[in-house]
Amino acid sequence: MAEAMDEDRASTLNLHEDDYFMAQAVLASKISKDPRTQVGACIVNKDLETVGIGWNGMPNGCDNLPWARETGTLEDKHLYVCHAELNAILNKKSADVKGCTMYVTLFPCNECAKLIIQEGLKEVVYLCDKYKARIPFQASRKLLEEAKIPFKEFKPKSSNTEFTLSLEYNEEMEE
Ligand SMILES: O=c1ccn([C@H]2C[C@H](O)[C@@H](COP(=O)(O)O)O2)c(=O)[nH]1
Repeated sequence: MAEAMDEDRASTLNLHEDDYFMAQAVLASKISKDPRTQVGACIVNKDLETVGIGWNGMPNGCDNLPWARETGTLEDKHLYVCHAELNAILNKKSADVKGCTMYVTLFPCNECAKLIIQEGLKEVVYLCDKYKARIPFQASRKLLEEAKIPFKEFKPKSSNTEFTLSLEYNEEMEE
């Protein structure tokens, strides 16, 4: 039997496609071992097929690195962690991700924006923008604008309560 397409699955679940793909990103975020900020990303091609999924995690085989936030020390997770966007791109099942849309639970940082641009993605849909005041995230906006890659905040379109609940996302602000 032929595998059902993502579009058919979304319709079976009575979900708008945007909701379906953001739900995949949210689900992926839940796999992350980051105790503070779990991020998920889902890459979708023009035929509405998922071609890549990723979450923030330590590099393969590096299971003993710290999850602490100790800026300026070797104990700081930010030195080691692979971002969800990078992992989604590296996990792609297609030859490339040109012309695809990225659904991501956290607005991408500047390093991820550069990747998104260089990989030829066409749009970014994000759920949470809790770091928008930070310089790397402002730089990211500048990069995406300069590259003419539209980004939009996700707004659920389905009236499916289970789905809306599944969108609960860690919005803890920086201390
Ligand atoms: O674009 C991004 C930005 C950040 N992440 C990951 C990297 C870290 O694991 C967390 C952020 O941790 P904080 O403690 O909130 O600083 O998010 C990402 O995957 N993509």
